[in-house]
Amino acid sequence: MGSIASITPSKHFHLTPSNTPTNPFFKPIATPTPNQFNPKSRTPFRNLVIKAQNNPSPKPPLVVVGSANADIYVEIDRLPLQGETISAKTGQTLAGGKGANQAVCSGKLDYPTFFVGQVGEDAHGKLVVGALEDGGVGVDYLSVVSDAPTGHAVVMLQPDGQNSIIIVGGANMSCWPERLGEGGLEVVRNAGIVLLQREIPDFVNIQVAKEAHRSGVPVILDAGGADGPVPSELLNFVDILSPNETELARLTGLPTENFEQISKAVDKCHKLGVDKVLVKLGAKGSALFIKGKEPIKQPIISASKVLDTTGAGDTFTAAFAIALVEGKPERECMKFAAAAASLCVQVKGAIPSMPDRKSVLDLLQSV
Ligand SMILES: Nc1ncnc2c1ncn2[C@@H]1O[C@H](COP(=O)(O)OP(=O)(O)OP(=O)(O)O)[C@@H](O)[C@H]1O
Ligand SMILES: [K+]
Repeated sequence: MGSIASITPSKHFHLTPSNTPTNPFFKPIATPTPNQFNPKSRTPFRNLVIKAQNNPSPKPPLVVVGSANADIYVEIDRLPLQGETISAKTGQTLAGGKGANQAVCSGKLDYPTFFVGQVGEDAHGKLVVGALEDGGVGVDYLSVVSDAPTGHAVVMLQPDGQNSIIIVGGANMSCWPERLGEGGLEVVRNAGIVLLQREIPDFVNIQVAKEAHRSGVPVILDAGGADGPVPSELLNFVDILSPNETELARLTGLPTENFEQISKAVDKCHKLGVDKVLVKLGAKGSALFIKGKEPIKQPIISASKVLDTTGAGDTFTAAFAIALVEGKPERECMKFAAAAASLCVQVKGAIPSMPDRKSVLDLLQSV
């Protein structure tokens, strides 16, 4: 497992005056204390405003609203029996969660990024906030809640390659205000693109997607994170739905073992109201289905060594979103995303494996 300390240092962001952090995202629930963890986060506020004034055409940020987790990895010979205590061979805790992963990927690819989400008032929260900041992500709209722990997962790695995982939803799944605060909605309205996943309550995703849609901001929903059906109220406001094969099968109740089956499952998504479906196919690459058009297929960009595919999906989604908001045609967006994901699978862990922009561009030039 790599170390999160290897991530690039914080960058400053270009904000429009309307989304400067004067409006906290959340109405107080218990005693939220945004950014209390990292004293560094207090000084950049001034820099943010100054940058915004100096830069007449700031890039509209990528905004991720989603989950942030501490992933606690333990390497064990076997699962403990009931009532038994066993020793792990080794253990490591890394920042993760689909939302935080996608935000850090975007930050590392040097695109102005904000993460909107919740952590608890605990050490795991500090770890996650640190990883986001180290990845260059703005955490001005991240909230610290006192009534729930930071979401965490215990990942039990066993010698046969099997992983047994226990997830504590914590602040990802609880303590959200019924109606999001004006500050957070404002940053969504001013975004260039919004990324959602399914590791926070649907009602939060619905509010964000509606707000983005009303402001003409495209929304990508990564289907990962929950097994249940996606509410139609959410699908109605999503521009691109991005499942992997398994998620596509689960969402549609149809098999997705070959391209023909995948196309039929995608047709069902079109009928559910989503015109664009970006399917991630692991080592088989990816395909973008746009209603009424021929699908765009993107094979993988072959990796010299495949060490760990953790985070490949999040890297792919975030990189695709950046290329899209930068105005690249869809085919190029997919190539950029495939290159970023190819670099990701060559390094252990999720966040530590996310590439910087230069590495992606260098790889694209070499293929
Ligand atoms: N072995 C590989 N070599 C190169 N690229 C790969 C490989 N496996 C996956 N990728 C790239 O990563 C992208 C996303 O991978 P995948 O389809 O496994 O996502 P996912 O199932 O959502 O992943 P995750 O486990 O992170 O949720 C693929 O579309 C492909 O471009
Ligand atoms: K990886």
